[in-house]
This record gives sequence, structure tokens and C-alpha cells, in this order.
Amino acid sequence: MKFLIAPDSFKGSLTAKEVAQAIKAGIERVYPQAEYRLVPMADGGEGTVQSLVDATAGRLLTKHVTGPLGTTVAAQYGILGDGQTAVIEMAQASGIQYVNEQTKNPLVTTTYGTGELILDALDQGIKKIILGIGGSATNDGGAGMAQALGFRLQDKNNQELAFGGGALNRLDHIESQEADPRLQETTILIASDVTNPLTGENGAAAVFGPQKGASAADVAVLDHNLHHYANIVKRDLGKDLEHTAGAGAAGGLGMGLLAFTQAQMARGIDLVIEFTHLKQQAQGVDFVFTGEGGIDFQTKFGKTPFGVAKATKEVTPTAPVIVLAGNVGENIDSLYGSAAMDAIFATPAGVKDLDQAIADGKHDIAQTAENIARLLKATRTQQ
Ligand SMILES: O=C(O)[C@H](O)CO
Repeated sequence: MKFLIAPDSFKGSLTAKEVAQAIKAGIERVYPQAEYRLVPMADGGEGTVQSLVDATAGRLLTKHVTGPLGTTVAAQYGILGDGQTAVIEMAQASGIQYVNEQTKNPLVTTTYGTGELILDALDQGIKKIILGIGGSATNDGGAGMAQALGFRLQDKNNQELAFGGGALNRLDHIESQEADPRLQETTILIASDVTNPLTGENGAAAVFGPQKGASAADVAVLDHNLHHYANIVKRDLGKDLEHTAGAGAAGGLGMGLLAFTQAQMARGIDLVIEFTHLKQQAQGVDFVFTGEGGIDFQTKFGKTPFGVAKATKEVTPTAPVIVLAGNVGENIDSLYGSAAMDAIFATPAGVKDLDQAIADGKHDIAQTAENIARLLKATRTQQ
């Protein structure tokens, strides 16, 4: 028997690798001689660095960079086992977790630290970067990142712009002469969490500004400033990106990356499937186990169990896909059939509060996997 075990993390509880190990531990009690292929997964969001580093036997680096409020934060990024690809989550440098009710203010927060992480990866000789964007505290269109990379964003007196989306209306011109030349030969694969455009009613400021502390008046200012910024980018860099899908992700960092670097948008889960070689790992397996902390109908919009189910069914259509989740939410019927999942199980044993469910996570996942394996064994023996 061959089992492919490819779950996401259970956020706030276990990394993807720990979930995979717990599933294996449970099945192994029933099938001690089986072959197990463990592939920790992610969908481009939080946990992608850890999962890709674990899946490829890569390494984690910690770098002190400029946080969204201009103070220093310690940010981790990864270099994959191939030694040539870096994986960065922008939120490690510029994420919403670095601000609180009093300090959150997208008029002043910056993506400068994300640019510093990119620079550090370039210093390591990296030429390909997977960049997960989302969960940001910022609305600066990636202007801070561009400044860190050596672009000069200046007002009409040739003074460098201050940090934050509130300063972008003063942008008069962009100078590219001092930009880091290594960017020309570096590919950035953007794993974006949303497909919003830069501006307008579905834009970065209107949709995500309020959660970052923007009042209704601030949203209007930020949206106007991003529109102005997009016009200057179009004039000085020759790229028209204001309405591009994903340009509004992470406060417009999506557009900033497309404007200032050699970047392409991709679905996070597709990148992870590619870099973990999931399809090769799925060849010839009898069963696929996947999972995530919480599953509901939204899982079919590109989250890990959906991606794993689709990808593995392409390669080995006969292998059932079994999904484990800490919480099973609304309307999961739509995940069966066309979304390629065969069975979904909630892992918590008994009724318990969230803290207890998190504390018991490993045990309950193993127990659920063991029970499923017992059922598989019983039905196979009877056939
Ligand atoms: O960071 C943000 O603005 C949201 O996660 C959308 O990308």
C-alpha cells in the first residue's frame, strides 16, 4: 500500500509537516509496512514558506528588516532544497500582525521591509522568488518595496517620498537608474491571495483598507493616491496595471511587483504543487490524504485540499482523496464530485472549545486517520 499525505497546516495549531506526520502516525498503526510519501503543502498564504522549506528540505533564514511602521522586525524567508529558489511571504516583513488598534494606519505603513527581503535573497544568488502576498498592514502600492530596491520615487522638488499610501499623491516622477540591476534577471512568481484590481470599488483601499485602519475618508484618499501612482507608473515605466487582476492584493503590492520587477501572477496552490513535485509523488499511490484547519465551500476557490485533489486525480484517478479538517463548515457538498474530494472528516474527538481542539490537534488527527485506515483495511479484506 502506498499513501500520499499532502495536507496544509492547521493554522494556529500545527505546521503542514506536523499534520502530515500525525496522519502518518495514525495510518501506520494499521498499515505498518506501507509506503508513505509526505508532502507538506500550502496555498500561497500564511505557512507557505515553512511548507515549501519542509517539502523540499530547504532552509529558513531570519533577517531584520523595516516593519510596516518603520521599526525593525525579524522576518523569516526560505531557500528551497534546489538552492536556487527563494520563498518569501510579504506578511513576514509588512504584515498586519505588526500593528494594533492604536497604530494601524495605511496612510503611513510601508512595504519597505518586503523589498529588503527580496534584496537579501538576491545577495544569496537567488534568481527565482516565490512571493506570497496578502495579510498586509499596508496600502502603499508596493512603493516602499520599490524604494528598498533602489528606485527613486520623488516629488516635484526631487525629494524622496515619505513612507505610506498617504504620500503617493506627491509622486511626481520615478527614477530607475539606481534600481538593483539583478532584478532584470530575477523572476518573481506572485502567489496572490486575491484578484482585486488596484483601484475603484473592488480596489485595494475600498475592500481591504478598513481592516488596516482606514476610515471612509482615508479610503477615498488612498484610492485617489493609488490612481495617481498608477498613472505615473504608466508614464515612467510604460506599464498600465491599474485594472490588472491581483494588482490590488496586499495594498497594491501586486501592482508594485508587476511594475518594478520581472513578476508574473500565479495561483499560490499551483506554485506549491509545482515546487513540491506533488504530481510525481502521486504516481502509483493507493490513497491520498490531505487536509486543512477549516474546510468549507470556499475551499474550492483554490485552497490546498482542492488543489491536491485535482492534481492527484489527474495523475492517479483511482486513488480516493480523503480530507481531514479541524473544522468542517458550510456547504461542503460542492466539494465532492467535480471538486475531486471523496470523503471529508472532522478530526476533533468530541465537543471541545477551540483551545482544547488546538491542544489535542496531533492526537485527534492521528486517531481519525487510524479509524479511516481501519475502515479501508476492513473493506479491502472483504472484497
Ligand atoms: O493584504 C491584503 O490587503 C489582503 O490580504 C488582500 O491581499
